[in-house]
Amino acid sequence: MKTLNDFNFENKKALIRVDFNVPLNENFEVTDATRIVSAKPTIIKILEDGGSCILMSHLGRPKGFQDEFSLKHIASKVEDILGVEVKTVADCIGADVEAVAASLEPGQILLLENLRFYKEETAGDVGFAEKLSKLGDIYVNDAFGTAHRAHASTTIVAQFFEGKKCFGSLLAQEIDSIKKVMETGEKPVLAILGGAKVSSKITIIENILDKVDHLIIGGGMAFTFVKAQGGNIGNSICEDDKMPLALDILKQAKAKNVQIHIPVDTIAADDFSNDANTQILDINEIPDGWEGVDAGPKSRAQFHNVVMASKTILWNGPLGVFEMESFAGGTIELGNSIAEATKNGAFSLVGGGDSVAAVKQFGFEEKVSYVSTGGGAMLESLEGKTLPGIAAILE
Ligand SMILES: Nc1ncnc2c1ncn2[C@@H]1O[C@H](COP(=O)(O)OP(=O)(O)O)[C@@H](O)[C@H]1O
Ligand SMILES: O=C(OP(=O)(O)O)[C@H](O)COP(=O)(O)O
Repeated sequence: MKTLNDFNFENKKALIRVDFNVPLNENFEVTDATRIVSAKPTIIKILEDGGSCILMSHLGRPKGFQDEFSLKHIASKVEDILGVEVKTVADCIGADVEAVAASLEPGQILLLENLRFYKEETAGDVGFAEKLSKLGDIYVNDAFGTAHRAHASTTIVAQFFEGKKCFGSLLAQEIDSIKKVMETGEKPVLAILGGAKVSSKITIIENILDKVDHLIIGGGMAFTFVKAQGGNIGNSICEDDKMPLALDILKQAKAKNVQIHIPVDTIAADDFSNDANTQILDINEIPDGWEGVDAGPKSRAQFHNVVMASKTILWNGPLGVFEMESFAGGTIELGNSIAEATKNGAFSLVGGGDSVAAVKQFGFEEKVSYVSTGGGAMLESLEGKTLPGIAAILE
């Protein structure tokens, strides 16, 4: 696995795929710069070696050249974070861009225009990738968030850099964190899966049953397991067609010696709104007209004990409808437990869309070992897939 340390970038132009697909507000201001901050170590290391950086990224899902998706909107933010001037160009390929890239001096940074202004990017077009490859001497992939896409800049371009391609430090760190949980983690290993749907997590559950000692199934997806075992779940969300699968997962877990923890009680609401009436109910005894929207106190205590007894913890998916303040308690308490276990020496990884949002919203970011910068990429990694962006560097 080649990393930045395998190269000296002195007088070299590094063509770096970053994931600067960051959220912008209506004034085109960056509202969460995590992905830019996370790419900084790679860029700084190359500059310190005496190299120059050509940064390429996508932003959103544009249809052709659309100004609202231009990377020029984020250039000043990138400049602030890196503390180095960032040059921009109006395109990502072509003679003009090649000339600007060729004129870069050591220590300079060029940010290319949105790669997805060309449909060839997402199509994984070889000709487009070859044009990109002309811009740099060494290809560095640091875009974990887009590593599950076999696009021109994330995957195809690597074939033009035989022996001159490597992982950036962010991508290397993401790979290492997943490995710590899935392969080398100190036991007991715990995975906590929450969120809305069983169907979106099936492959993950089946993959991690071979890797973990404990599995907490929380959030909305727990109700499919409760109903499948004969519980009354009232109006709680449930995927009836996945009930046989839920029972099969419980059977598989038993055979593999994995302890499954499902909530024993719930905060039930009489309406899906923040000011609904609520009551604490046994998870198996939710009457019609009520739905489980958060983990109950007994479940929280039980989950706390499991978390505190674990040495390696993976968390994906909230334990309740955390977007509503009234139903965020279970997710916050779980975050507190994971923070405490981490302080005591456990390794904790948080990954996947909404759990990362929850961790940031409730201030746990600095209190867990690692927060992934990838949503879909992290989920696919947990499913056991080899991401094309990673495979292309290893080839
Ligand atoms: N008991 C519940 N009932 C309904 N929705 C829930 C419940 N618990 C969690 N959710 C919802 O699950 C969503 C996150 O699910 P999902 O997308 O699967 O998670 P992630 O993005 O972390 O993988 C959140 O919007 C949250 O409100
Ligand atoms: O933000 C991203 O994905 P994510 O929302 O799954 O983390 C990546 O930049 C990939 O973007 P895409 O899903 O448009 O290919």
